[in-house]
Amino acid sequence: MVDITFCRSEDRRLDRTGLHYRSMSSTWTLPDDLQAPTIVPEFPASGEPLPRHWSLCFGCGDDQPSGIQMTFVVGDGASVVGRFEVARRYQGGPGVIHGGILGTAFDEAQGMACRSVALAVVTAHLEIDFARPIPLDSTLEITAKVDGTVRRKVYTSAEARIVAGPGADPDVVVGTSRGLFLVIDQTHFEKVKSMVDAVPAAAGTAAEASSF
Ligand SMILES: CCCCCCCCCCCCCC(=O)SCCNC(=O)CCNC(=O)[C@H](O)C(C)(C)COP(=O)(O)OP(=O)(O)OC[C@H]1O[C@@H](n2cnc3c(N)ncnc32)[C@H](O)[C@@H]1OP(=O)(O)O
Repeated sequence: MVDITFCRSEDRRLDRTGLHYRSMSSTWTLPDDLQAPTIVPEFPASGEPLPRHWSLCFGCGDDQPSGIQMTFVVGDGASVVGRFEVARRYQGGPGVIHGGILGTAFDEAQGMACRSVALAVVTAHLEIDFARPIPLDSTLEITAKVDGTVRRKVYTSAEARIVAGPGADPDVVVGTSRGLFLVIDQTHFEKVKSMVDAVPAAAGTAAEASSF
């Protein structure tokens, strides 16, 4: 069964309230056999911080100075709330965020939301609507949730809002994303984990990579 299909772009603009899409740019649909998320016991309670999954991750790692270093707290149910500062080095068009950085933030946030239902996942499919320009020096908040699962498949969605700095308005959605993640086990990174940072890793680092 094909869960995700694509079509020609339709009207993808936000309505006058800035809160709702008139329609999405693809025919992303959730499958009929979608199961409600079952939250794993390891997932922290609502309001608690959700630790980074890997110190060298470009999205959340605090040992990755070139990364966006997102931080997370657990939201309601199978959801997370992530934040990061839109640093000037993330510039795409003049004065605004590069689209790939917003994509990174959605990927990271939706992946972290998957931790509510599984230990580890990778992205299989991600699609984004860029609704408003996002100024440099703003603080972006991404709310991401698991919509449901089908076997190893985890269906997610997310919204971005500017919550501080230039353009801040927590009522306006500046971007949305939908993504499919696949639950993986420890064997997934087996072939590459000894090459952390593309060079043979020290034993301790390789061991940490084994737990992502
Ligand atoms: C880095 C992360 C570590 C983890 C920490 C957690 C934290 C989070 C934060 C991290 C955030 C950052 C995260 C990152 O950035 S992760 C980095 C980016 N992602 C990757 O590198 C993944 C590369 N791809 C793969 O390794 C494989 O393709 C995977 C593992 C995804 C699937 O290969 P696998 O052999 O395992 O599975 P399968 O092919 O039997 O398919 C199984 C089912 O899935 C369906 N399907 C598959 N692909 C697609 C698709 N594109 N659209 C629609 N459906 C798709 C397929 O039809 C089938 O459905 P069904 O027949 O069952 O109905």
